[in-house]
Amino acid sequence: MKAQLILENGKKFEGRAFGYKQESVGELVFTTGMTGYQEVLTDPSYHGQIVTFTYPLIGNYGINLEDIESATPHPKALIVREKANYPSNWRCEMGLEGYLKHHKIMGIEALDTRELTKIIRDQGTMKAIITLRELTESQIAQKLNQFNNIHAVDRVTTSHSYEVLGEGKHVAIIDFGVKENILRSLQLRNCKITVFPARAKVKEVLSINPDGILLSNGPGDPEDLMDIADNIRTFVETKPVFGICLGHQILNLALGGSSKKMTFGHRGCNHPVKDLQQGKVYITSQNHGYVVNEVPETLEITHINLNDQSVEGLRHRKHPAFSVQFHPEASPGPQETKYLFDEFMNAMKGGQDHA
Ligand SMILES: NC(=O)CC[C@H](N)C(=O)O
Repeated sequence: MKAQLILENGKKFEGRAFGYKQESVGELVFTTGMTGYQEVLTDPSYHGQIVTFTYPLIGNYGINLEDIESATPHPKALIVREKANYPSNWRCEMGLEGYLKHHKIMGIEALDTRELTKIIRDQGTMKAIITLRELTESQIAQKLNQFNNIHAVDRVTTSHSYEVLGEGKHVAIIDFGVKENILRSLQLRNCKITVFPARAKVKEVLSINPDGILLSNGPGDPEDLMDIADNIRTFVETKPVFGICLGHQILNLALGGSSKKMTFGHRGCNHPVKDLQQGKVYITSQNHGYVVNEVPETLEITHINLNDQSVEGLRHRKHPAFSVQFHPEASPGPQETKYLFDEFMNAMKGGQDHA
């Protein structure tokens, strides 16, 4: 079935619909990972976005239920050059198309994802519509106007707190749209975990007397969460804190910094980041459209992106609180920055690394 992709800048692409056939509107982004489509689809940080995969063949190893990052896929739609119809892998449990149908997400294939990516790269991420019918100019304008991704965190955070059993350090996760592999990374280190809704009261979080607090990744603009800045400041003053991606941006905002929207963001598995303390370069997994801009005096920059020099890591000068823009939990992508979970463990043991 023919489908159309309509960009906010007026450009239209024709392709073939697959998955669940329905019209959708979202923020058009691209991701460059050659594998990991399943982790991308189930990462709650993609909530509200239409994801273009630059790698030309997607779906070739199917879907398995072990590698998901949350219970359901989150993008509004996906765009691929070619969808693999005959997945082959010993872990494959279902095909991409069936998975998308089940979760009511539409895909579009057979369009020039290279040209599309160049447009996003030059003009920035923008709103777009995927549709199965001809829309008039006023229908297009109306649909684009109606779409926004405000308060996306409230749509993906847990509605009530829950516990994951463990024998070791007790970590409170503030769930802005947490990826499963953050939980798995802590479980691997024997942690007991309590996951709290994004807007949980400070008193509620501190009532479990956690050894540390992790501010998770999540979708949308970090400024949407300024109303919980007080909570974050209290956490920093009372417990070791580790922020990942959105958690990193919020930590900076809460302490007086600012953030800004990037032109097309960082989404992929090969972003070079320098750890300034170690003088080492790591290849990191990334997925973000906003970035830390000004950094307050109380924070020190610990990591930078070697492609565009943007801020990738921060550390509090006085308290054991630190954060990174990239994904130490990987999934998808390289796992070489998992040492940051060990640093968080060390901070929770009262270590001096981040004190
Ligand atoms: N992965 C994330 O946590 C993304 C953070 C934020 N929503 C951004 O796009 O910059």
